[in-house]
Amino acid sequence: MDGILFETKNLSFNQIIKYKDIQIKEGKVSFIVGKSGSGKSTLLKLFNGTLPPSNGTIYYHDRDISQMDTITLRKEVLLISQAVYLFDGCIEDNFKEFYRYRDMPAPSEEVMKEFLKLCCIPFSLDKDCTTMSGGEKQRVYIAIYLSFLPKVIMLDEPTSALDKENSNDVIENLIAFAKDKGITVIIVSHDPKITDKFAEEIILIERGVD
Ligand SMILES: Nc1ncnc2c1ncn2[C@@H]1O[C@H](COP(=O)(O)OP(=O)(O)OP(=O)(O)O)[C@@H](O)[C@H]1O
Repeated sequence: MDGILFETKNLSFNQIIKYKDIQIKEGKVSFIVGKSGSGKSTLLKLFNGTLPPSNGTIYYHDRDISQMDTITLRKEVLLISQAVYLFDGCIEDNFKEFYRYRDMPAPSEEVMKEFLKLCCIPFSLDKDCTTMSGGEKQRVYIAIYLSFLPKVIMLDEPTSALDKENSNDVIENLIAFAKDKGITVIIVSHDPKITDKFAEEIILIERGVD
């Protein structure tokens, strides 16, 4: 369907969560909201094939994702989970390591710095990541993922470890960048202020009933 990136039909997971049919519009900023345990994080994992649905179908650009190569899907649809993982070493080491894992040449120092700035990271590339705060690590992680220039970026509670000022700035920069590059953004957020300010679409997930 035109302009629709993801569409779900009769989707359920593990017999626990039954989703109403959902549509995610291409190029838009969609926020996923709902009570704790309603299945928001699970939905993101279903979208990039990290978890398989127990029933129903997910279409990505009209293609049933169960018929797609999962690695290709995950390269296009990046999930930045709540659990931030960084390697021991400095920021530059981390960029290089993440790119090595994907068999991609590391970006130039200039490009790395550009993404650090976008994510409000006030450090040089040789800053050791092991001693950073949770919020700083999260921003470095987002910067690296964003630099992969995916088609879709999904963020699970991106502001959980950030203070208010940082959350706002990082999300604002990230959305401006995504808009410029035509990247679709899907964000799970518990923060009504961030949601009200930045959402173009709001998708409410409710515990389904039989
Ligand atoms: N891999 C899994 N296997 C089985 N059950 C799972 C799995 N992942 C999540 N669940 C269950 O699915 C339900 C929804 O979890 P999920 O993390 O998607 O909720 P959420 O809406 O993101 O919650 P929160 O807002 O608290 O982060 C929970 O009951 C959870 O225990």
